[in-house]
Amino acid sequence: MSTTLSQAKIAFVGAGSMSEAIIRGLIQTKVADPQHIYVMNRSDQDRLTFLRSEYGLQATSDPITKEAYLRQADVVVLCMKPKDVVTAFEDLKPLLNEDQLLVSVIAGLSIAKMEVLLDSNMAIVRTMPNTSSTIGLGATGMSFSANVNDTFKQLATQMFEAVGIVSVVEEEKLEILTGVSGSGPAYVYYFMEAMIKAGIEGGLTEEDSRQLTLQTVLGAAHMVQHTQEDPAELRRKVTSPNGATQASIEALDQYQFTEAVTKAVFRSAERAKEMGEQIAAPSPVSKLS
Ligand SMILES: NC(=O)C1=CN([C@@H]2O[C@H](COP(=O)(O)OP(=O)(O)OC[C@H]3O[C@@H](n4cnc5c(N)ncnc54)[C@H](O)[C@@H]3O)[C@@H](O)[C@H]2O)C=CC1
Ligand SMILES: O=C(O)[C@@H]1CCC=N1
Repeated sequence: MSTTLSQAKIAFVGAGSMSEAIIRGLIQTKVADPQHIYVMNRSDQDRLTFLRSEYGLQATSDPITKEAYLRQADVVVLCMKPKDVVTAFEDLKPLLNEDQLLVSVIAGLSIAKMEVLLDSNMAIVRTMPNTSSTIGLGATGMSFSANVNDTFKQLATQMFEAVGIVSVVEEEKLEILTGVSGSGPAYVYYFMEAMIKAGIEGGLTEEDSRQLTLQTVLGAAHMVQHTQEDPAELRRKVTSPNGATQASIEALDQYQFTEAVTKAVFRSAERAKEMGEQIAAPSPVSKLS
């Protein structure tokens, strides 16, 4: 198989937000050749037409063309929702082979369950990316099955490093990682929504409240990155004794801000695990998670 990403044929099964985030990142960074990117979904033709015209890639929902794409792919990336996994694997099983690399972005779906669903020992990389991959600022967690050789490890790492940072972790840590960085962008957006709303309630125009919130979040993230200081230390520098920020942090504490965020991270992890467990695999998988 092709050992570099620019030569590799990459097939994305599922044409939704996560596959577009990765594809866009790969193409914008010129790490992959759009002519070698194949995208397929169940039926949404408009979505495929959009992806084809936006990125110059190959896209289809036609079963015969899908089969051809899958058979010639070096890397097959699974990007469907957990509820669609069983049907998708039934269709994929006869078309995949052990020279290919299978990459999953599906929350909660364990490597062991994928091996049972495929009834194969093909090389599998289980990942948890996030949507910031769209602009090359993704954060991806990754674990390898026993059969992933060094070439495949390098290829998978290269693929996700093209769209952000990569942490290789033990598979059992992928759920908590989902709680931190997989779902994480949504917490930040939710926080921003609340800040914008409060600014408007206090009398700012919608435009001002939005721009000020955006620059504040951007500036704070860059401060952590550029100064390498601990967020707690940077917070201390904003917080004058008995000043406005101290009063506002006390208000957050009164509403159990830290506990709420901790609960959110753990609840995401728990839900990812639940979704994986709910994917029905043929016996003898009952012991697998
Ligand atoms: N959206 C996010 O922020 C993240 C999502 N993920 C994972 O990515 C996966 C996809 O999520 P989204 O992109 O948000 O979902 P989505 O609903 O936007 O896209 C799913 C796509 O899969 C297609 N599909 C379903 N069954 C199929 C089949 N049998 N064959 C071909 N295509 C099929 C659908 O037509 C749709 O295009 C999920 O498993 C999720 O856990 C992982 C990290 C972050
Ligand atoms: O909400 C979800 O299930 C997926 C996994 C992490 C982000 N989106």
